[in-house]
Amino acid sequence: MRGMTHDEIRKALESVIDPELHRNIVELDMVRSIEIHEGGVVDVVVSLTTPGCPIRNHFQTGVANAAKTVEGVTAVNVSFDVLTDQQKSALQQKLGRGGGLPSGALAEVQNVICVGSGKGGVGKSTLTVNLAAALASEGKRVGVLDADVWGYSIPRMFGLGAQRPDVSAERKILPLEVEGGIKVMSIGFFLGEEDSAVVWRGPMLHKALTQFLEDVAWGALDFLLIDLPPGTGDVSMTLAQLLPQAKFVIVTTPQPTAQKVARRSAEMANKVNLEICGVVENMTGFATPSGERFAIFGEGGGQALADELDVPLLGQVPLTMPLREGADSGQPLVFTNPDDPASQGVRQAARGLVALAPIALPTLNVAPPAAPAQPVGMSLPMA
Ligand SMILES: Nc1ncnc2c1ncn2[C@@H]1O[C@H](COP(=O)(O)OP(=O)(O)OP(=O)(O)O)[C@@H](O)[C@H]1O
Repeated sequence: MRGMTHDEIRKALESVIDPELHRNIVELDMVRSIEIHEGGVVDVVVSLTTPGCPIRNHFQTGVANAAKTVEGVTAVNVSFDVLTDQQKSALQQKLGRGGGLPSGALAEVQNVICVGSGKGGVGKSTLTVNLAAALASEGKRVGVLDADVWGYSIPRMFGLGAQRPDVSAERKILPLEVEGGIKVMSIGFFLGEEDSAVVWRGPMLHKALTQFLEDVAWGALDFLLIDLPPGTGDVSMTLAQLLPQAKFVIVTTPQPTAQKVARRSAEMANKVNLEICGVVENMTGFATPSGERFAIFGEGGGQALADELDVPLLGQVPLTMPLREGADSGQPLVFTNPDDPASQGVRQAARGLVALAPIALPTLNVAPPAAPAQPVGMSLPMA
């Protein structure tokens, strides 16, 4: 078999056009790397302009097809990262005034972290809220999107009652803000009663999630945490499509059976190409106020899952009464008592996330072009 060259592949990739910027990805310096392996397998890394770039599928197919036109290429693996601030400024310059990088609502969101679990009730929402509080306490700008459309509890856990988000002059939905400047958005804000039963059909779910990502004025955030519904369903698939750069954190409890269930959500994350960045073990024994611990759910499940997935165990959070009370009263424990054993576990996990944050944290300084206001056209179900 004849050996192809990097230049040939690069040349072939000139046929892949960025539909938003109307230029090819080679010209735009979006081809980060090309690696050629034995047997004609080629790995291409494409740099996207934003972590929330909605056109990843376009590039995935386009790059694979273009590279395959080169003689000798047998298979193409396409993966993605995000342009650095510097590269983005260079690109902005290249495009000239008004050239316009995408100004989507997530254009200034640095890290998107989905928090998932194999089954309900393992404390995913409680941890999401407290992780947000811990990150905010570290000086990070944080947003929380409650994508648990069937069992949303984030508004209650942040003490947000019947408020409804306002809409800005630019027709963007303004997230509600809580302590630490945390921006919060939940389907619950639009449904009234917490237990309103909504039958979510595929297209409606897709539309609602897209709106949460595109029509909400998230602004500049270091972290957007997304509370997923338990299990492996439509929401995760849709989000994976919309957010190719999102990372996945899996919450599990310590017993071996829970680990088996949690593994399923890891498999789902793999299937949709979301990178799993760590495991958090919740309910790691019961901690008494005096610090005594009882391993009521067994031990070791979090570590075993992390080992199996080859990712770090970011933190272990014990069962404590104050954590549950804080969730019920709408005051995240990490804010009210950062030294509680549960808060300490969450804070450790948050520090792990900061250490793993794939993207440098200073604010992107890309001046958004004066885009025409997009009508919000609320398709979210109203109470
Ligand atoms: N470490 C903990 N210590 C004490 N209580 C906890 C702990 N983790 C969670 N809880 C409590 O367990 C209950 C379930 O937690 P939570 O609602 O966060 O789970 P979940 O996984 O998000 O569930 P679902 O996916 O069904 O919404 C809540 O009452 C919460 O306060």
